Amino acid sequence: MVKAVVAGAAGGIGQPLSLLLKLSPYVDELALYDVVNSPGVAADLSHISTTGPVKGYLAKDEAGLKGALTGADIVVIPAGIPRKPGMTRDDLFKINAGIVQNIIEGIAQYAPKAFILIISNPVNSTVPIAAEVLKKHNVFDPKRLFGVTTLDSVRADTFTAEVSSIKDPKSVHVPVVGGHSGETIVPLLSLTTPNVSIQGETRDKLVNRIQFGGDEVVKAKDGAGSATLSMAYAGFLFAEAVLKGAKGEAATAAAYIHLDGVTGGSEIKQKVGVDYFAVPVTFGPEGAVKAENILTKANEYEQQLLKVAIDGLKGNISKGVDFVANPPAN
Ligand SMILES: NC(=O)c1ccc[n+]([C@@H]2O[C@H](COP(=O)([O-])OP(=O)(O)OC[C@H]3O[C@@H](n4cnc5c(N)ncnc54)[C@H](O)[C@@H]3O)[C@@H](O)[C@H]2O)c1
Ligand SMILES: O=C(O)C[C@H](O)C(=O)O
Repeated sequence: MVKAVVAGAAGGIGQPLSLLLKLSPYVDELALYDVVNSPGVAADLSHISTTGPVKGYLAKDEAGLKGALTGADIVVIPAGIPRKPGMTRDDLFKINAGIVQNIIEGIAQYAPKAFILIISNPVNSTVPIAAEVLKKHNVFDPKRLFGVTTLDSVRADTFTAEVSSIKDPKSVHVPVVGGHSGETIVPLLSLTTPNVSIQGETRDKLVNRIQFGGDEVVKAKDGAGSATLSMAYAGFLFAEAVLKGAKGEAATAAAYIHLDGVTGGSEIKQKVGVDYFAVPVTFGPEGAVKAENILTKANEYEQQLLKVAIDGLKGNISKGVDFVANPPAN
């Protein structure tokens, strides 16, 4: 029996993501947690004729976070505020850092063995925050904590198919590594399957579109938030990959992970010099069983992109670590 929790379930991502999880054969029970409207979303989804109960929990209620998390096998976290035009993901840190910290405190207490999937931005910093909180409670397992970067992979596949006039974007796979914001997102177009040849200005424009795809949606939504539906799809793909691995089925996806403690991670860390990096991960019953070092296969152009990404990530990671070590005065 797999119990999945969505924290931030009443939001723009939370609702469609909860719907997709309700439809998944890999989920037997769904708990929806939010500060508002989660019982309403749960009541709505509970009428769908797929197996498994759905229950809503509000932060202010007695059962609250504890009720939602107890017995959880996987917790997906899209709680927090989204960007408006003109904002960077880092501008969300002030509010979202505390939200993620609070939910992770709950996971450390009530579901320390759960797989944790963090969607809340800035992912480059919220994942280190989560790790530091879990470390404080002596329950940190790098194999079970993931920053969800799947939307970057989904965009890379879609935009690359478009540029290459390939009809079915699902038949294209572009490895995307690094982090989840602007230049920390590094698509390795030279390692695309099937092989594509995209050069010069077309390549530069494609890389830029993948790196700043989020801005495209923020701009188009014009103040009404950022990507929600494509993110729900991407988050669902990632959650199913983790759950397939947990069942012993073959599953891989890119994820932003702490490189220590995952097989292959230390080799990657030696190259990038930072603790966290998104790389292709193979999942198994314990979570991330292997991190694939594809960075050495990147071409010269991509090695330059990697350098820029690493520089950006350093500050994002230390900002998250510092937040937990030296909490801001209220
Ligand atoms: N990783 C990615 O690729 C990716 C993609 C898109 C969006 N995001 C991020 O996901 C987050 C959510 O985006 P959204 O569009 O769904 O926002 P939203 O405002 O529509 O939904 C957020 C939900 O979180 C809830 N929430 C706020 N504080 C909470 C708390 N303390 N506990 C539980 N729930 C709480 C809100 O009530 C709301 O229902 C944002 O930070 C956004 O930047 C990440
Ligand atoms: O762009 C954003 O702020 C949301 C998300 O990180 C995205 O990539 O769409």
